[in-house]
Amino acid sequence: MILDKVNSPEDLKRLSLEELLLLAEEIRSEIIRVTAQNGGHLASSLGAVELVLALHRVFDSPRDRILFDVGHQAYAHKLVTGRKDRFHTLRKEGGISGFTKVSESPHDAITAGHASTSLANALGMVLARDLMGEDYHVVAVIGDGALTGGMALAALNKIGELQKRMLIVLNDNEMSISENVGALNKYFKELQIRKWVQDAEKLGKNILERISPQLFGLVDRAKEAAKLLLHQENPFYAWGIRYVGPVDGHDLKGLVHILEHLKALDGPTLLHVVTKKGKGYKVAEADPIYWHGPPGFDPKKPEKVSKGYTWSQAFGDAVTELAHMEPRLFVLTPAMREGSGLVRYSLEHPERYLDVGICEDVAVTTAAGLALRGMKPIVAIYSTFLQRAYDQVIHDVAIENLPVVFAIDRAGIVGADGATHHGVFDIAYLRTVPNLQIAAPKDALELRAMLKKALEVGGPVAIRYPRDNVERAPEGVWPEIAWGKWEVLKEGTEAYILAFGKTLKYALEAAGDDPRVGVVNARFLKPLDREMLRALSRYKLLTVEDHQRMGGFGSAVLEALNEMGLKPEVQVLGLPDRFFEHGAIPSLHRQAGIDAEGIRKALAAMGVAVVHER
Ligand SMILES: CC(=O)c1sc(CCOP(=O)(O)OP(=O)(O)O)c(C)[n+]1Cc1cnc(C)nc1N
Ligand SMILES: [Mg+2]
Repeated sequence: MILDKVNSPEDLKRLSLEELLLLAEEIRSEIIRVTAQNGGHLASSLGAVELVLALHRVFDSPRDRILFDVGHQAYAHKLVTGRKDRFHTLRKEGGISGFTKVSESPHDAITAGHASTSLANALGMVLARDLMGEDYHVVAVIGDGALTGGMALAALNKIGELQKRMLIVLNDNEMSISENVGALNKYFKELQIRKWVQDAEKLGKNILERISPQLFGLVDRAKEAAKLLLHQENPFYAWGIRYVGPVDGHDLKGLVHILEHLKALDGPTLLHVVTKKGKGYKVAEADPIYWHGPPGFDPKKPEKVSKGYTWSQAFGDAVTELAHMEPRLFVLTPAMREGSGLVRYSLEHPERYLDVGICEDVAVTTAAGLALRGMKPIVAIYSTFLQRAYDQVIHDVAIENLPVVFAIDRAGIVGADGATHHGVFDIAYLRTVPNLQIAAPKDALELRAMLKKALEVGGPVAIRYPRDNVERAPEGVWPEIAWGKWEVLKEGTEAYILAFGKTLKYALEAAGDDPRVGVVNARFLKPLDREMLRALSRYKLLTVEDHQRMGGFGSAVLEALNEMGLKPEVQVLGLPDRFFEHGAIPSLHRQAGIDAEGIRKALAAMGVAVVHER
């Protein structure tokens, strides 16, 4: 195999073009083989194979810095930068990350996972390079989806002004996870089909260049005019960024040729490459949405596998039904239609659905605008991605106590996506926000009850639920819920476990049938059920949550006890003050000590050693 001879990008420079083309196919097979075993971002990485090889052929990583936005399309990059022997550990505990990661390789220019960070990162790098008098290239590869992020567009604005030498490669496959959205996306599509724009531009430039040099000023002005005429709406020119393209992102020879030329240019250049998401694997080309991030599959007979009924689907079913009952309900997603369980809702209520693109800040503040004008918006958003819209939650929603519901999916440890994606900070960053109420349902029925009530209580409400399967709740059933009240699931004589959200099942498992240990579904964090807390304060208390220990549910309980002047023995179980890498959720929970075993250990340390039949 040619891949056997490739241990660094240097080795790519010694290959013939034919060998490079063969290598591309070997890399595709390896990506398919390992993703079939481990799961992962198959379609994105298959679509970027030629682009990655061309970049590493032309540039000199790690001296030159090649950044991959989101970093999920970089499997070929990992394979040619010395990690092919570890590639089979992709996304596994202790294995290599599914995204680029600075601590994993000198070839990984940024640690990524969240979209739209590459351009600002690249800007920082070129500023440092020039200030230190160093000389290397900085190349940022950004997808059309990631380019819908405000960070990326704002960075372009600054890059165009500063005119620093850098290359931006727009990897345009017209897809985010779902179909991409936005005016830029529409424009790129037109650019690709409006061949005449390219021909006219070529013709226009030839004619202009033949005008005699004496008329140099005129030529220059004419060129500017031609540019405006031919590209008047090309935003990159408006941003002061040289635009080249669109070119075929799978034509390895052509890409190498163009990159060699662009390498010599000064100032910022954007190369627009058109790729096919899932390229080279029929099922992934045909359905890049499912094959964006499949769980494992049989590479010989690739079929979609059902992940079972999830919290996301329970949410999607609930809001779809609610929207039939509440005409003012409006659901927004920042580019996560499938992930947030909104496919059915988007089909049944297209007029009250909006995918804003990868811009969580826009999603939240658009919801604020909807609420200000009488609608009842629900922002469906992953915990980790809500981090992108923290100021918007405070400034645009909470201060005016607007009725916006945040349906926070993937709350807690999420598994193979790792540290950039675990949703373990939202309680801490939300509970200090005045007016904002926070709840966590124990099952799909309680989720339905909370969603319905949240639309009635007024003000902003955050409802968080985990990446997990859940038992389906019957359609049409909307149980009542005592808002702000906890629920005793098991009485105890010595200690009570106060569990918030997903950890409730661990608490019930840990308590078993030991009469000394009670279990409370502490489903409301704000408002906290102080009445029940006061009543339980005569027992030993153990709080447990799938969230950072610092600032989480346990902290809220301690603060409330302190304010009430109560001093029971309390243990707080949560994630320790460090990042958790990728791995299986149960294993990471065990490491964090928040699973049934960890709870039993904590109870034993409090003198309540639960007898547990193995
Ligand atoms: C991995 C992950 O979490 C991805 S990959 C992806 C689509 C990126 O589209 P792009 O066109 O940039 O790349 P492509 O897959 O090659 O088409 C999204 C929305 N997400 C979720 C997401 C949401 N919001 C933010 C801030 N970051 C991420 N990563
Ligand atoms: Mg894309």
